[in-house]
Amino acid sequence: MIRFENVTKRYPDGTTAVHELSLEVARGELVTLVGPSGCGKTTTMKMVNRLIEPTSGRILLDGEDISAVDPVELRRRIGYVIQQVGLFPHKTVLDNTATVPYLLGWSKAERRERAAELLDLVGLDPSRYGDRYPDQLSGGQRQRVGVARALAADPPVLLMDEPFGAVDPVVREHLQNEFLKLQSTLHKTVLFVTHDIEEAVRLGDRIAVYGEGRIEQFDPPAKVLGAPATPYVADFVGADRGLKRLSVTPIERGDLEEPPVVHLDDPIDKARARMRGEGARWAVVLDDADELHGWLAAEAVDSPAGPASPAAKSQDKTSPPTVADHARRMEAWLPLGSPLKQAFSSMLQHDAGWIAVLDDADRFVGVLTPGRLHEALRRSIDADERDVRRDEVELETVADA
Ligand SMILES: Nc1ncnc2c1ncn2[C@@H]1O[C@H](COP(=O)(O)OP(=O)(O)OP(=O)(O)O)[C@@H](O)[C@H]1O
Repeated sequence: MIRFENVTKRYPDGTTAVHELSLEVARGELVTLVGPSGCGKTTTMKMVNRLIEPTSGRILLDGEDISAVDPVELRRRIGYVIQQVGLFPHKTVLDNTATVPYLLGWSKAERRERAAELLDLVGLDPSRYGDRYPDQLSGGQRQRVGVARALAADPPVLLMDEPFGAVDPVVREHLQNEFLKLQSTLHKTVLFVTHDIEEAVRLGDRIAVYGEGRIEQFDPPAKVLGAPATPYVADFVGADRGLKRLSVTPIERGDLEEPPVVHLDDPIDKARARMRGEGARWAVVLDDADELHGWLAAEAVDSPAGPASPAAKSQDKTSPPTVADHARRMEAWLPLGSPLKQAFSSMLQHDAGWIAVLDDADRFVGVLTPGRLHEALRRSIDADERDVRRDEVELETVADA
């Protein structure tokens, strides 16, 4: 959708801001450009909407060389959001949002309707905020208006230059999450500039890590964090990149341990035999609907006279004991595909040595333990380095590494 072919930008004073850049952003993809101050990110961005002209090379938008497109017409196809939002101070929020529809000659009613729809989309109630002026908004709200305005004419492409850079970290994370939600329904082709690696990792389908005027690595976040292409990238993403990588590595089926599974109404003898047979210290307990109930510790069932729950004491002595009498509840569970970081955090929060993992239909699939979590991380790094799927990495490789 956006394609840079050997693009160079040299400023009149001799500064080469961008050097022989080749990069392709696919339709519907969100690419983050990340790098230190002055490395050429903004220059790259502004060449796409022709605020800056390249010295050499070509930029294609949907296959068309943009140097042949009238800049004004070009900019209608490209939404632009910048850090200093640039709202008109004397215009209301509604009118600011409707700027492009106004330039496109839409009727007043159409403009107001579209602007209200977009304000709603970015989480601002138009009846409450529509008639305010920009200085009556918080920083985060102004950024939202900036995003709404950029989306007003429904452009296929969005350029975002540090759009959330001027707000505090809590608001920024909130805006990032909202934007990701929006993007998951709008599927715009987005080029997003940031100097913050955390932001680049959180938002990007792929990240282009810039050195001086050139790309050092262009890969999905997990790969940039797990297999930095150069020492420069390793340094830029930071020594804690393993930790950062936890947040972009999903739980897969192959990562899970499969402890014995018993049901609440199973006789305790059967459960005991099952656990002994598999040499397991505990089993996962499911209810009648095969949904997760909790777990059963081997110690609790090892001796028939072992400690029983209050439920067991109160029950009719004639009926044989069941798993339900000894099972403990387990609240720590996550769906498949959740980031490993969430699994780790859930283990800490519940003080649990494992968490249950469920599929889309809430069926139990397996458990993630700290050991398995570490293995998953190691295997995913290895998989990225060798360009194979994670489940193709032999565990021996991990143990030997
Ligand atoms: N008009 C200009 N004339 C000369 N040099 C310029 C001009 N604009 C930018 N530069 C230089 O080009 C280089 C790249 O600038 P650019 O603004 O693209 O970087 P950036 O990565 O976006 O930085 P930041 O994160 O600080 O915004 C810098 O060395 C900058 O000083």
